[in-house]
Order: sequence, then C-alpha cells, then structure tokens
Amino acid sequence: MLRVAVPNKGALSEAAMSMLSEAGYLQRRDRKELVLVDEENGIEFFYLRPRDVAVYVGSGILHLGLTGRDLFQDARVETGAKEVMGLGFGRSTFRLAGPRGTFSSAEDLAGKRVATSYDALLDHWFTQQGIPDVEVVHLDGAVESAVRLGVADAIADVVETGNTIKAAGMETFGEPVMKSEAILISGNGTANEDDAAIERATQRLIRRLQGVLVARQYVMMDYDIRRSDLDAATEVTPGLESPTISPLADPNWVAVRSMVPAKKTNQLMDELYELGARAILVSSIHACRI
Ligand SMILES: Nc1ncnc2c1ncn2[C@@H]1O[C@H](COP(=O)(O)OP(=O)(O)OP(=O)(O)O)[C@@H](O)[C@H]1O
Ligand SMILES: O=P(O)(O)OC[C@H]1O[C@H](OP(=O)(O)OP(=O)(O)O)[C@H](O)[C@@H]1O
Ligand SMILES: [Mg+2]
Repeated sequence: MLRVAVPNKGALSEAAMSMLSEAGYLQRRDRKELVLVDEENGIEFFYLRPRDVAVYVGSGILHLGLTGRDLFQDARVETGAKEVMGLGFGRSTFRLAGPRGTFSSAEDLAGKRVATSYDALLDHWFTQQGIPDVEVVHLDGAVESAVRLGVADAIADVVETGNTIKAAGMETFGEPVMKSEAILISGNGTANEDDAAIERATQRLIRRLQGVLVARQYVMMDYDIRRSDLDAATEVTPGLESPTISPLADPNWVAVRSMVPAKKTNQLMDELYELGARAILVSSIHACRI
C-alpha cells in the first residue's frame, strides 16, 4: 500500500485533509486517529506532527507526505526526498525581524544572535549569504518574545499577515529568506514492496491533486460570438489546450467553451462583452483530470 504522511495539527492540517478529501480519499473523522486505511484507493494515511513529515518520507519509511516547504528545507533531508508539487495553500514567507528601527538588512546581523524554530534552514541560509558569526538560537515557538526577553537580538519566523510581528513591537527587514506553501514530497524510493503498484498509486494521487488545484483555480466560461469575431475572442480565452467551438443554429454565430483562471472571471467577461460576445456564462468546475 502507498503510505502517505499528513500533518496532524497546526496551520496545514485541516487544509491538507480537505484537499485529500476533495481528491476522493478517505480522511480521519476523529483527531485522535493516528492511521487511516483507505482500502479502495490502496493508501494508508499517517497523521504526524508537521515537522516530522519530512523525516519519515526522507528516511524512506513513508512514500509521500504533505508538509510546508519551509519545514521540508529545515529538515535537511534533500538526499532522501524531493518536492513534487506546490499545493496552493499554507502560503507564508520566512523573514527576519527585529525591534523597530534597529536593523535594515541581513548583513546587519553579523556577530548577532537570531532566534528561530527553523535553525537548520537559517544556518544554511546565513552560510549561503556569507554573513559571518551569526549565532542561531533554537526556540520551539513564540519566537517573537525572544528579543524582548533578551535571548536574541533578532528573530527569523513564519510571517503570514505580519500581525504577530507587529504586536510584538517588531518589523521585518531585508528580503524574505524564503517563500513557503504546502507541498507534496516524495521519497527517493523504498525497495521490497510492489514498486509498480506503489508507482501507479503515486501517479494517481499526483493527478488527483493536480485536478483539485485546477478545479480550485479555474472556472468554465461559455459564450456565443459572431464567427467574424471568433479569433479575437479566443485570444482572450485560449483555454488550457484549446477552446471548444460549436456551431449554432444561426450560421453567423458559434458557441465557445473554455477554462479560464477564476481570478480573472470579471475582467474576461468585460473584454468578451466588448468584443461582441453574448450569453456569457460562468460555471465552477467540480472536479477534473488534466
Ligand atoms: N499563519 C501561519 N502560522 C504558522 N504557520 C503557517 C502559517 N501559515 C502557513 N504556515 C505554515 O505552516 C507550517 C507550520 O505548521 P505549524 O504551525 O503546525 O508548525 P509549528 O508551528 O512548528 O508547530 P507548533 O504549532 O507545534 O509550534 C509551515 O510550513 C508554515 O509555513
Ligand atoms: O504573520 P501572522 O499572520 O501573525 O502569522 C505568523 C505567526 O503564526 C505562527 O505562530 P503559531 O501560531 O504557529 O505559534 P508558534 O510560534 O508557537 O509556532 C508563526 O510562528 C508566527 O508567529
Ligand atoms: Mg506554529
């Protein structure tokens, strides 16, 4: 069976489970369940601490995992696992922050103490940037209190809205250390199993998740347009591969059907209307396989 790690709590947990449910997999009902077997799909889901997902996948014990890109990089398991795809939720940045008006760039941190829960990621980054003598102080959480309490001069932490940093009297500075989102990771292979079956289940899961991403990001747009304006209209809605064009009873008109990015719905409807399109209809995509 394909063995997949899912975050059991925290910022990514609920969204990871909803995405898997949307992709047609069984998910646990009870937060106390540690393992769930989805017999029909040949998958076992293991609910693990978000930080531990990369460790299990990186060491080859589990085949796939859902985690954050920042957590994955912090686990330093690149030799055992790789990022397969972004999952479009749990977006955040990982940033440096300090007391207002104190620091303006990462270089200012040479010889200083920086508190974080992501010490491996941060150590690696300071080395890469060539900023010397930074003492990285490990804290488990509530990192924003580190400066006020005197354990560090600055911090590096996950920033989403920026409210937590602001409430602690701090500001971010420098370029973000990294941009993160939830990702699917896969191990570099485990022997002594039915590899072909594992590979098939893996490819299915990837296609299903891609389908969910597309269904979430795109809508279906239908409209009627004069044949003479068709080229201009299909330039506005080229579709993923190519739009569907069907004849109408009136030979001068055709019907067009095309997938378009959901965020651009109104802008595209305006443009199509101005080109002469009429009966413009938008419907959501329940599920798809690209
Ligand atoms: N607002 C947010 N707060 C925290 N993490 C977020 C947020 N938005 C997205 N994330 C992502 O969630 C992951 C962190 O998950 P989580 O908060 O569950 O871990 P943790 O903070 O290490 O665990 P714990 O809650 O036990 O301290 C990271 O990948 C992070 O980028
Ligand atoms: O920019 P914001 O929207 O304010 O979100 C970022 C905050 O959320 C997370 O904390 P979490 O609640 O996970 O607590 P923790 O620090 O104990 O992990 C993260 O560590 C930041 O503190
Ligand atoms: Mg947290």
